Amino acid sequence: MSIYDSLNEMQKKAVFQTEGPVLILAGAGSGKTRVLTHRIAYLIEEKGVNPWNILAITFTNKAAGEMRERVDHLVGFGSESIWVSTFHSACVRILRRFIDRLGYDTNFTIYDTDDQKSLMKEVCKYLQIDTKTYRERALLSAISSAKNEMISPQEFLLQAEGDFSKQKIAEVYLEYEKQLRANNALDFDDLLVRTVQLFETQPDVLDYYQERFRYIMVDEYQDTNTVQFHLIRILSSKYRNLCVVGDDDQSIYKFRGANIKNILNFESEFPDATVIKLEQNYRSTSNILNAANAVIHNNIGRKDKTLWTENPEGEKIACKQFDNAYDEADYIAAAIQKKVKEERASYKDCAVLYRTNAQSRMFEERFVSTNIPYKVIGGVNFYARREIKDLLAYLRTIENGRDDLAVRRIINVPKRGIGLTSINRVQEYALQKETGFYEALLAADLIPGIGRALSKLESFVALIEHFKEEAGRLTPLALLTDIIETLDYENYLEEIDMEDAESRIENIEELKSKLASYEESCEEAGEQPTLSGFLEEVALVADIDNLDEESDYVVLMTLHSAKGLEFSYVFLAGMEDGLFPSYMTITADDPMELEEERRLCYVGITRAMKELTLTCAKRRMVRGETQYNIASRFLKEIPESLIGTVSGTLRERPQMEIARNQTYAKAKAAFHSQAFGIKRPVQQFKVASGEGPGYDVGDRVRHMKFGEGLVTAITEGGRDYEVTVEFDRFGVKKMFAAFAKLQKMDESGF
Ligand SMILES: Nc1ncnc2c1ncn2[C@@H]1O[C@H](COP(=O)(O)OP(=O)(O)OP(=O)(O)O)[C@@H](O)[C@H]1O
Ligand SMILES: [Mg+2]
Repeated sequence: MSIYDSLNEMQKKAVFQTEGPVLILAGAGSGKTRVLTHRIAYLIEEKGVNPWNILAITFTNKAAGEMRERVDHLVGFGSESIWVSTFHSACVRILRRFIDRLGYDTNFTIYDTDDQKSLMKEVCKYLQIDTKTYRERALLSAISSAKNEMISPQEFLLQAEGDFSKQKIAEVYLEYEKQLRANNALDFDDLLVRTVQLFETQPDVLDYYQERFRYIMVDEYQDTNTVQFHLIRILSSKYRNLCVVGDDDQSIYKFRGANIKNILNFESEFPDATVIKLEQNYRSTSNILNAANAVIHNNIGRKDKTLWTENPEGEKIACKQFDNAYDEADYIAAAIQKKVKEERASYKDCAVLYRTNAQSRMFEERFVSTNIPYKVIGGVNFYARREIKDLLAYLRTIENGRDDLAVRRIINVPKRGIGLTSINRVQEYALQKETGFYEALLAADLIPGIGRALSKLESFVALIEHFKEEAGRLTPLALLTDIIETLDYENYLEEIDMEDAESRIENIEELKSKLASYEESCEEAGEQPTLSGFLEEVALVADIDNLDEESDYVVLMTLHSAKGLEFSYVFLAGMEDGLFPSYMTITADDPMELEEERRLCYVGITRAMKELTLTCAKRRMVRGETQYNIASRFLKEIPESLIGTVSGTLRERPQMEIARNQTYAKAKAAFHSQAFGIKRPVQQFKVASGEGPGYDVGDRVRHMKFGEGLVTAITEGGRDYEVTVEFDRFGVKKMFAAFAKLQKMDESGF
């Protein structure tokens, strides 16, 4: 029996159609990723294609690793010379080799979001931009969109004619690019833009890669953006063996520039494309699949397709509403423990998915107290931590002396008594001489007014030069260890922050072990470990790559991170209007925003193989404010017949009161009346008309949690009264009367 016998007819067709453009358009869990792996195996095994000639693009490094493993498993050889990687990693590899053609050094630094923010601060300061009017984040996002659409700063400026604020952005964009280049640095978007630029301007380089990548495959194609599309098109234009797989219903990265047109217009771009649709889902029970189908059916702008499955009906979908987010977390923790105990599931079969990273904290607390091993994917990135950034900045300074941002980060870390005035003097001098910051430091004695700071600057330079010299002899790990010792860095951490020092030192140990495993993997591959090699890995690591399938823990992550993955038991938490879909989406004028959220919901539901539990809370704290939310409109789109109750309820809870089977039009009408009639999502609780909340403005009231306070306002919110109370100990809070259960106090204080 061959490995291809396990595929269905359509999947086989997709695997065997190796030549020419192919579009596989199929719903979740229909085996798209599986088809890609088998296709690679087929190319190598049956078609005699050299693994060297294959490029497979996946969305995360983790997916890339898995794909390589599967090929190894299927074919048994050759997987190491296939390029299976993310767009970004592939571009870095190409640029490390050829970017000097564009006037950069090949040891360029990759700037992450934090670095970009620091750089933007500098740019705004330099251009005297008022960051209250032009927010740094908004500027960066405008620049990123421009880059993703391949609009250069010069073009942007041209387009901005007559539009003052756009002209300002263009000015910032120009300066930002100038400084990136001066620092010999690229941001994430640049990695793609520069690669396309390289191919467009260097025919020999393009030809080299076109010859090399005769077979190109792209997974999760629905989330490619314009520049990625160009990259793929130009690379595949010679041999035209391009196979893309995707699902327009799972396009969830519009905010990052993903262009759904790439998939919808594939056929017009490649008129001879073979289009294959896969409609059988192998992942989920039919109850789960039908729920997913019902929800996504409410989107208008989609290619209609219906997934079916031969899988059993399975358990009904569980929906639970709780009074507050604590109870929700309690319930999920208990439900997971129960599954592990009674059904002999492993922790790693369970995943908790939510809309925003901030929701993870509540689960973490519960999981710690109930001894559930867990791992949060996302949140505060390991590499964004202060101590890690400091040490990496040392490594970056040593590796690329032109990385001004890194140099400035560490010039006074640990404290060397180098003040801001001196740093500004160096900066001014560098600007004036049009050199880098570190270069200016090398000639510090020439800087006007530098005075007594000179000796301190000189000893900093001597230290860096010493490390640079060591970098030539030591392995990266030995170098890092030496830096930490020479700086007495751990002591410094204790000095600045006793409390956190311990966990920070643990993080440093973690960094060391990451370096050690990097060196090990180099050794295995027979390569020389280098500082730039390590820094590159660090720069490209995505949170999801930290997921380790060997270990047994519950995974907590956002719906966005869950794309492409599958788990037996999935808990979708925080299914509330105002959270998911987000308040911003509900109130936005653009119904397309709501459709994007609905696709995200579809992605979430279709991660589940055996059981799906949807939960929501009536009340939760969001950014320090109590929010009162009704159950998500997406819940209401799931037919009642698919929903059951959770067996063995852990605590008695009121059942959710939701209108079933709302059509799109009805949902839309509801959302309009809600979004425009009332300021915030309103709790369904009804107050009998004419009946007041039982107290008046000026009355003193008592709240269970916040204690005593004074009622300062009561407004009628349509379905319930919104009461504003000035609490003696907790300040001003707005709450809904039905939930707040405020008790009026009489004169005597009772
Ligand atoms: N022909 C088949 N026979 C048995 N199992 C299959 C078959 N095709 C796919 N599967 C299984 O179904 C599950 C989903 O497959 P896969 O992850 O490839 O789907 P997908 O279309 O890529 O999903 P997504 O849209 O979520 O990325 C996997 O567990 C896979 O092994
Ligand atoms: Mg997939």
